[in-house]
Amino acid sequence: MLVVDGLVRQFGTAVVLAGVGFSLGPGRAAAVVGPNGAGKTTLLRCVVGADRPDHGEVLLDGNELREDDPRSRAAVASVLDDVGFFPDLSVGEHLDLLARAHGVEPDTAPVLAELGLEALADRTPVGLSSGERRRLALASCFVRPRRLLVLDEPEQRLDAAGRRWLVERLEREKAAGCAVLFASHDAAVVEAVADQTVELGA
Ligand SMILES: Nc1ncnc2c1ncn2[C@@H]1O[C@H](COP(=O)(O)OP(=O)(O)OP(=O)(O)O)[C@@H](O)[C@H]1O
Repeated sequence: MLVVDGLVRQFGTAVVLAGVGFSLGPGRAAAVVGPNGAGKTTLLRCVVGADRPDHGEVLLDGNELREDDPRSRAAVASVLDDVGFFPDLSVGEHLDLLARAHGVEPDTAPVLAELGLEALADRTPVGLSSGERRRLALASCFVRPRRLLVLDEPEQRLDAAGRRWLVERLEREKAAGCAVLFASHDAAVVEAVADQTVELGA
């Protein structure tokens, strides 16, 4: 379903991705691993179309995956860099908006509950802790249709219970047929979730 072939990305003379390739099928998870600065975020940004590689291609079901292609945006749910929120929309309203924008009737209560955001549903982002904002960003992925989930260090800022939830949730995503591509520094999460690894900077 997802095919990444020969991705090259360089900044000036620094070659960050030197011909990265892999494929990922539905219901499978790939972990992108490697030390700080190895190119994990760069790879994920190229995969979702937020950055353009200098060479190589990213195909989703045989079509180029592009951020400006509605088919790509309908299929790919991602949390990469710090997510921007609307300052005057509550947590619940953010999730409602996301669902509606992707053409589904909002059913946000279960997602709010599983992320421990129920009591915060009426709060605006400025009143959230960094971990709560992270939970809201992740929740945004689970109220909309998706076939490919792309997450950059999803365990970041989650507490121990949050990390256990993350593993269980990603397992459920796989069981539902969603492909999961994630970068992580957490060996336990990688071990529990990933069927394959993409090693960078080795
Ligand atoms: N827009 C840019 N301009 C110049 N250099 C960049 C740019 N984006 C990333 N880099 C460089 O590319 C390299 C890879 O960065 P990237 O963020 O992909 O690493 P990473 O593996 O995600 O690191 P970390 O584990 O610290 O999150 C780094 O040396 C970074 O400084």
